[in-house]
Amino acid sequence: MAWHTSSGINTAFSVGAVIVCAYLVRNIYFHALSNHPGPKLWAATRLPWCWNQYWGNLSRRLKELHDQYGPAVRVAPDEISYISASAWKTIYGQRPVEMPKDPNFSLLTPSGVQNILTADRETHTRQRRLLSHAFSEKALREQESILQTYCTKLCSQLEDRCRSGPVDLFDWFTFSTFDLIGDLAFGQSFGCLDAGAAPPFVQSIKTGSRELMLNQMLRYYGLLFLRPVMGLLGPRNVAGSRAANMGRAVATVRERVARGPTADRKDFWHYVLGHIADNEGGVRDAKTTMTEPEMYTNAFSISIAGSESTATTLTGTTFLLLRHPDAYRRVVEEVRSAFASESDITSKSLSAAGKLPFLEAVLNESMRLYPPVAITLPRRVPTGGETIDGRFVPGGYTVGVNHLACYRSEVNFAEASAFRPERWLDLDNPRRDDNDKGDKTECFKPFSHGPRSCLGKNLAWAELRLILARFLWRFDAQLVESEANLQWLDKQKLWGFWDKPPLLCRLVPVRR
Ligand code: HEM
Repeated sequence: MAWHTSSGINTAFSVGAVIVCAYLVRNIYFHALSNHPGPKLWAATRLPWCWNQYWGNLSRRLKELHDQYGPAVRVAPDEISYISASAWKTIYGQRPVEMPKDPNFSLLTPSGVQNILTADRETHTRQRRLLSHAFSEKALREQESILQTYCTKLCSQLEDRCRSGPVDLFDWFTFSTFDLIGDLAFGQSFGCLDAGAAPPFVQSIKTGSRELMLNQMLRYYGLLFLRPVMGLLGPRNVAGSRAANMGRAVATVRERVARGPTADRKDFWHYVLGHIADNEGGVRDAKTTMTEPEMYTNAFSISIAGSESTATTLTGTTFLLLRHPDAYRRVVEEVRSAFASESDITSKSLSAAGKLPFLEAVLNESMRLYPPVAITLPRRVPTGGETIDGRFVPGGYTVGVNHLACYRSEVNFAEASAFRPERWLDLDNPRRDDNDKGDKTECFKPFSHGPRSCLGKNLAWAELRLILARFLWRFDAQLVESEANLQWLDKQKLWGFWDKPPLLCRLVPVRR
């Protein structure tokens, strides 16, 4: 009897092993994507992809694979990764039939209501059209006083705190960008700068992005039902804290929406609600308006999209400048000689053409080496398939450009791993090296590309220029030379967002 049972188990194992082997061999050699280069193990199964994703190494590993296999690499049985300018256009550009976002890569909102980041094409077009009023040039000009308020608070806090020792600039840039976005998206700041600490909402963003990564892996294997026990795999109680945060966000936005357009405080909802009221005389037409639940979920997602990335860029830029004293001296000189007083530093004066070319170049070069969104934003090839980078990909497969791999590729940028802001200067600038003239700057899309690209790009640029310029004008900065600080960028893991340790700096206010 025992003999029969064990032989039955053996047979089942053997049959299982044959089926698995046949499946792996089929994936490698007889699959619709088999004509794309890449490592055989990654073509056979998504496990290597998941392994690297789980450990926060995926984008760095994809960069190595692109170095080895070229601009298009098969990185899973059903996924191709790209790094070329033409792939950016084909995958993300305006097209008759959209390449939709890969549904495996989508954070479920607790209410199930679609927001601008997750919406289908029709809902997205409607929501984006309405929200774009809040991001117009006019709106940006009118939001200047809100931007300046938080810059001033940041500088005063740093001035106070730097007297008692080094300050963690990652924390302080995070407090500033969250307070600013809280004011614009919720109608009230999070109070981080006043308290010198982040509330649970801000802290939960980090765990939220890890949850997105874990969900993505579970979805690929049809295991999303394991979500409730995800605490075993990663951060605990994420879903609960997100629901609580969403609850707080809903209450705050509901209060804000009830006030309607507010001429004295021109936050995002002033423009959206004003536009609805102007165009419909108070009558809500489902095709042109936004429901209140959509407003709640959009306030929530815009506050995430619009704060972390800006804080990451500011911290990464400061780190890179302090590690490259020549560039630091040069940008400081540019900023300090361009303005007679700190109050002359405004979004308008900073964006004047040719006013601060090196500051602009430094920000671009920092986002190239350390992209705030450094992952792949995956899309699905529509029915009928598409030719990408000269090779046909049938419908239903996943494709995308990986930001980090694209920007750090020697195929796209000369001396790609070096910090060389000069490469972004005008072609005829003598400081620009001949090597840089071959850089494929059209590959550089930190705000993505096409109809789903960043809606807050102009606001982001205004924030980056203003905060960095006022910071450089006000303080002399120096990195604390600890091992952790010096390796700040190299050791970071990437789970949706970079997992950033503190960046400790000594600041000395400039005497004038
Ligand atoms: C350095 C700063 C920023 C970077 C690098 C950045 C990057 C991006 C990227 C790559 C996307 C595309 C996401 C996707 O396809 O899933 C995106 C979308 C978006 N971003 Fe930003 N972003 C930044 C700042 C901001 C700010 C300040 C705001 C607003 C306050 C904002 C609002 C949005 C919105 C609303 C979307 C969704 C657009 C749509 O789907 O139509 N972003 N951003």
